[in-house]
Amino acid sequence: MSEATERTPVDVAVGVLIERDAAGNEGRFLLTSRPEGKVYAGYWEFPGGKLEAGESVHQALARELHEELGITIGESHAWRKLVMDYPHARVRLHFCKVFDWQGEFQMREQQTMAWEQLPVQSQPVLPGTIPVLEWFAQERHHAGPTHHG
Ligand SMILES: Nc1nc2c([nH]c(=O)n2[C@@H]2O[C@H](COP(=O)(O)OP(=O)(O)OP(=O)(O)O)[C@@H](O)[C@H]2O)c(=O)[nH]1
Repeated sequence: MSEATERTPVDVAVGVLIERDAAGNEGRFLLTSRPEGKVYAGYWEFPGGKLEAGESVHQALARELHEELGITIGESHAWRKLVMDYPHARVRLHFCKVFDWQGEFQMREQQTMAWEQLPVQSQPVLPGTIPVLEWFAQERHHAGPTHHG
């Protein structure tokens, strides 16, 4: 692979599913563990995956969440973007908040899911997930650690 190809970031749509109370206050958020056989297997992250050719971020997110979790999402709200350099890849993560979804959660890739609050109890957390927990800490005026380990 040429250096240019290696350094071109791969776009990844990431869903931050958040529960809201009747007043619209944001509460718990969903983390899933990466399945066996993938890089960083067992690490906790927000569900999502790479955009396929011609897809928008929302389309990729809707497809991935359906494939991985069996749910159908309504609107997604673009939140933040982050480029991460891993030994195996350079990725541009498009984090989207999602408040509306339908269907029962099914772990179609033998992952595990957890509804979390700060500080996150599940561990280890994927490096690309830690900044998101810091954004949550700012929004929610949370002091202290955001996760363990
Ligand atoms: N889904 C997800 N991926 C993340 C997050 N943070 C982060 O750095 N990543 C990285 O983004 C990339 C997403 O790829 P993936 O392997 O989950 O996507 P995919 O299902 O399309 O992959 P595939 O090629 O195995 O089918 C991985 O390199 C992963 O390490 C996150 O919070 N969620």
